[in-house]
Amino acid sequence: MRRLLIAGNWKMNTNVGEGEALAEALRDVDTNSVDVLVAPPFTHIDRVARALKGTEVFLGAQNVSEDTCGAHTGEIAAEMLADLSVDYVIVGHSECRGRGEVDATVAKKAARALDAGLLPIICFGESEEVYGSKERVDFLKKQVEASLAGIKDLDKITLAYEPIWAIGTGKTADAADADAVIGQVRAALDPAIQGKVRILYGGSVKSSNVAGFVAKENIDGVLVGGASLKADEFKAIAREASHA
Ligand SMILES: O=C[C@H](O)COP(=O)(O)O
Repeated sequence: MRRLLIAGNWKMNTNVGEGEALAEALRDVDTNSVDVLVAPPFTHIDRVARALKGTEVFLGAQNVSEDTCGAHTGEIAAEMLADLSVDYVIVGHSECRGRGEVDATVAKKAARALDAGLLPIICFGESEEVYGSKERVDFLKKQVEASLAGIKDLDKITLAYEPIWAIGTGKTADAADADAVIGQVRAALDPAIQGKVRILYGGSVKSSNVAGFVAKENIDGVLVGGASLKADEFKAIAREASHA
């Protein structure tokens, strides 16, 4: 049985003080039966780590360089994140892919993260146009396959299915449909890791709909954007998930 992961992606929101206050307010989030993760902006990571010290809440970053330390202006290396006690790193988010990140870069970033001892969360998902087409499942399988190319420790990967049209729109995927498509993606993974890899759902998740997703056989948690910025709502998501 895969343990649920409830991940909050703060995206480019909050100033440092607000992020620290949000982390403080999450100290009593229920981590008994689910894993909980917050991914603040890079600039907040150290302060958020201090605010969460002594809790079981995992710390994440929202991106990482495909390179190791060196002359790469503006980039953040996986080793730097590990030095800040970061546990997970999100890669291949559609908001990064939308700025030109391709599958091969996503795979390199995930490999760098693993080399530094971080656990990558690799996002995949389709546009509304692809969603409505016959190519949907093939598109998703190919995207995942290419985003995992060359990665050795596949059992340490988490995947996150985020239909682009459901992100920040209030339009969630149908839970049964998300479960079915995630099941098909799972079935296409290396049989040695199929049963181990966690696959999350992301896209307009809130406390009132999370249970419907995590109750499904193939959905091992959620990647939450907007609703992770309100401590009470994020704690309610973790609570609802743990009772689902
Ligand atoms: O990383 C999180 C996802 O993009 C979902 O964002 P959202 O919950 O605001 O729709």
